[in-house]
Amino acid sequence: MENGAAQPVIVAIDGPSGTGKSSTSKAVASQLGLSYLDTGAQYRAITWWMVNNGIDTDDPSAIAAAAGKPDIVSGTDPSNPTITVDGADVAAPIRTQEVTSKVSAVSAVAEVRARITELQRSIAATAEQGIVVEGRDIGTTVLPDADLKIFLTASPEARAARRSGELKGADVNATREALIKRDAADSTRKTSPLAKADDAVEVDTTELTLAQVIECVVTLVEEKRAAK
Ligand SMILES: Nc1ncnc2c1ncn2[C@@H]1O[C@H](COP(=O)(O)OP(=O)(O)OP(=O)(O)O)[C@@H](O)[C@H]1O
Ligand SMILES: Nc1ccn([C@H]2C[C@H](O)[C@@H](COP(=O)(O)O)O2)c(=O)n1
Repeated sequence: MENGAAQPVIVAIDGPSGTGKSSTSKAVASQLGLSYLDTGAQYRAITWWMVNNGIDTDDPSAIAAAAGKPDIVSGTDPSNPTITVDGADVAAPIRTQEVTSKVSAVSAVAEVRARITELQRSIAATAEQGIVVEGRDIGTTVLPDADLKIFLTASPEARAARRSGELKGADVNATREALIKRDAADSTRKTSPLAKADDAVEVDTTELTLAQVIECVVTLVEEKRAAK
């Protein structure tokens, strides 16, 4: 860099459920002074709106017709990420079991993806210092020109154990089956499925602590920044 000012850096972090995308992305963004966007929260928010407005989430044409209606706003401070729908804070209700069980069907609808993808691109384009964006299709579809693409993986057993630790008392086998089912739906949909971009760095987190994963990604971002 000739004038010494840091160039904005765009980081895409994708992977299946429970691989550590949110925890890693938030920590990396905080450490490096970047914005942070949880795109899963946006798909959960539109799903929550569909459920709350009586839209049949098994009817793709009803979902498509309503996709433009809710106003979804994401706050991108990694120390306080926020999500609102039509001005209401939905951070808690988007994490219910009902929304989790319906989000794959809603997010498979092309009109929903087009709407949310446009929102994601405009947020990334206005992040002055750069941004860490996490999801399922960020490196492949949303931000194919990202400076760095990471694809996190972990065994289903490790992911289920992590999730069961969060949901106190949850059955590990049931959690594992639910994760596998959601990943299968997200990976096999027609529009923009969960996939590793050809130029993504794959990090298997099964045997790594969260701190090790964060350190690994911070190092990769710093290398990219130095080369810009
Ligand atoms: N390497 C790791 N070792 C142990 N626990 C981890 C690791 N990475 C993340 N975790 C824990 O696993 C749980 C799931 O992590 P996180 O929510 O970041 O995953 P995710 O990929 O964003 O999941 P989802 O896509 O379902 O939102 C959290 O409780 C987190 O603290
Ligand atoms: N870029 C994205 C992000 C998320 N989704 C869908 C698929 C997930 O099952 C769901 C919830 O995501 P999570 O909160 O578990 O990260 O949202 C997607 O299709 N594309």
